[in-house]
Amino acid sequence: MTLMSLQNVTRVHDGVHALKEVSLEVSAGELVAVMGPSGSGKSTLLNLAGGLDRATSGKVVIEGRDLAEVPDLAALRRRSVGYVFQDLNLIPSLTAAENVMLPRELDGVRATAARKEALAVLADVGLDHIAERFPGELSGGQRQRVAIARALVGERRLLLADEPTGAVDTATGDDILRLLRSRCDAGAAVLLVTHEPRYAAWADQVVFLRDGEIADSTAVPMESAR
Ligand SMILES: Nc1ncnc2c1ncn2[C@@H]1O[C@H](COP(=O)(O)OP(=O)(O)OP(=O)(O)O)[C@@H](O)[C@H]1O
Repeated sequence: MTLMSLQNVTRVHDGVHALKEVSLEVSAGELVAVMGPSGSGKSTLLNLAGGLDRATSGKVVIEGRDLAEVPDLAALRRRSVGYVFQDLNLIPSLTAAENVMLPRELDGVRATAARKEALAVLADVGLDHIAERFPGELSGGQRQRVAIARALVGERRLLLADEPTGAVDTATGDDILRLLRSRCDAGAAVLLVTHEPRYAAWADQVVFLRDGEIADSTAVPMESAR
């Protein structure tokens, strides 16, 4: 099942073609890595795929809904899309559990139910024992896992990750990739921007962008490094 598709999508910023006629599909169970030099359009692609930005032309469809016909993008994003950014954006004055609960509470879920969901996702990522700690009391890898838990909480199945391994050591980066991979294997779809070829080996498909266009797209054989 296709969770997100870009159909001939172009995005022009102030006369600059950040993305040109790009088509891409990400299905449930699939991890797609997006690579390419600085300025090639990776972040633009991720922002469009998650409804953070609108296409200049072409069509973006998330879970069967054409974004051009969705009046309230924020609500669709909260329900369907999880983001993990390099600078995690965890709120320092909230515990790990409270950080993970927050998007559900913003979506109108009651605190007790949101808390239950948050604890379940934290357990999924192996962090139930640190639920009551604050971000400042966690390691970099634990913080990254909390951010991933927050991106996954609720029903959201499309996960967008922009360099989630950028600020961590190799062992922690591997843990993060293992976690993203296991979420895919459980039915999520992940779009991962990375500069690291070693992480692309965990993907089902690697898309290379150059000057806003897909220069190459390669299916990764199953027997690779994962
Ligand atoms: N809001 C904006 N306004 C003007 N130009 C923009 C904007 N966002 C992106 N661009 C331009 O669009 C092109 C693609 O940028 P984008 O950030 O998507 O590339 P990237 O591959 O993610 O780069 P990096 O690896 O450095 O993060 C660049 O030329 C950039 O300068």
